[in-house]
Amino acid sequence: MQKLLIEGGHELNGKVRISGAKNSAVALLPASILADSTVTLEGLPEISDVYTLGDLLEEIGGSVSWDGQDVTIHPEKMIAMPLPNGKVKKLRASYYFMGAMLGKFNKAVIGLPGGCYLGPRPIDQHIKGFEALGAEVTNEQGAIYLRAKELRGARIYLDVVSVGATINIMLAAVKAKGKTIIENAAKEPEIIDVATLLTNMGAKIKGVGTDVIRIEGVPSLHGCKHTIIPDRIEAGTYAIAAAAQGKEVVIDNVISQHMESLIAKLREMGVTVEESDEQLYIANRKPLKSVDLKTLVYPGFPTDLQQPFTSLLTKVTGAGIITDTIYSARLKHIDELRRMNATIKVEGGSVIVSGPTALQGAKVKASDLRAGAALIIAGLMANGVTEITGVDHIDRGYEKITEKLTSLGANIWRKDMTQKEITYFQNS
Ligand SMILES: CC(=O)N[C@H]1[C@@H](OP(=O)(O)OP(=O)(O)OC[C@H]2O[C@@H](n3ccc(=O)[nH]c3=O)[C@H](O)[C@@H]2O)O[C@H](CO)[C@@H](O)[C@@H]1O
Ligand SMILES: C=C(OP(=O)(O)O)C(=O)O
Repeated sequence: MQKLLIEGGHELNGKVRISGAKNSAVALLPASILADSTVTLEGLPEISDVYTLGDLLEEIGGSVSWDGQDVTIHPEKMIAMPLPNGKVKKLRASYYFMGAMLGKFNKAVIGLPGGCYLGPRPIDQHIKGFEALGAEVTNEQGAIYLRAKELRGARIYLDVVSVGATINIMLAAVKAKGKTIIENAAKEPEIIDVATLLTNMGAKIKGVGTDVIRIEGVPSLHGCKHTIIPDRIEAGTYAIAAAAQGKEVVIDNVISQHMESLIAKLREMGVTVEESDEQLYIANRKPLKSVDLKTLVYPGFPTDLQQPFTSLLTKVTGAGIITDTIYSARLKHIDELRRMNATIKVEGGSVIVSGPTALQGAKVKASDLRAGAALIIAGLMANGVTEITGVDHIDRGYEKITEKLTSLGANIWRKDMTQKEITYFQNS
């Protein structure tokens, strides 16, 4: 087990290249189950969630070969192998094995997923969708059992706008008999990316990117080659880090239209953000002012950037109010930032950050992926050395984060934890 160490105060400068989108990759890999022949996915991020899903594809009989960021999946020998335990619990996106295996085999047994604890993360809308398509769904000892004689298209209204439910229902519906309509669907770019892959595999899908998705079931899907979109959350994390501790940073391989809510917020604070072909240029030349923000479903401000943004607000003058309307309990970074001297109050479901604060290096714990990103950004700004445990969470979603930040001028490194530190970490 490792920890991250950051000596704060070094200015970030230069160019960083963004990897493929985690939240696309983790759906594209299970989507390959639906094909009858080889699927090649190009530009996947080298993160642990991606490799865990590759292992799960092999557990059900797939052959998976990696060539750096590209993966070739042979789904021909896959079977409806139950996955009630084990690696499915290591990440959230294992829930996509439910939709994909149900769509392919008319049955699946998948353990309830893991992933970041952000407060309760129900999957009732996924299940409502599967049931509407004709599946019988039961929860037996923590695993979801799905069985259908035949899947038939249906009209499904999502009570909550959900990324996972929208993708999962698409996966289950692309081969169902007849027409499926998903109303109140989520519109995230990752959903469009998954629909693009499915369409290239022969699926008939209309309306992705709007809140009504129409799917005409097809009897079979074939293999194809697909290149993933860039990770707007990773790009956003580096943009926030650049605003916090950068002078001039170029963020390469981005689709800036996917990042408009963040770009608008950074500009509102006084950060210079210039958009060009596949790049963002971030410069920090004047004092920044505090802003309020509310997370919303896409194209609103992403909940996944709320925690990193909290760290940025500690450095600006005034009070900024952050309200996460998607995950109101996504607050595990707050106590850790307080350890680093931040002045933060939690009041009536909102987080009030008062600045400016000279952050101090401290020993802190990343309890989830974006809490980890928030602590790294705080560590980059802090006086002295910050030690971050819980690095496994960070490695679920950020490719080569120490190398990328080092190339920008940060002083950040990994160190093996001693047995005493591991015991303390596991018990705290
Ligand atoms: C692997 C992946 O893509 N993870 C992302 C995905 O998670 P995930 O797909 O789990 O998030 P959802 O979009 O489903 O959740 C949005 C909201 O709907 C609620 N809800 C969701 C499903 C359901 O059946 N019932 C229900 O009540 C959730 O509790 C939450 O309040 O979208 C989140 C919101 O953008 C991001 O933070 C995660 O990074
Ligand atoms: C919450 C996240 O991931 P997951 O849904 O995979 O836990 C995230 O990417 O910020």
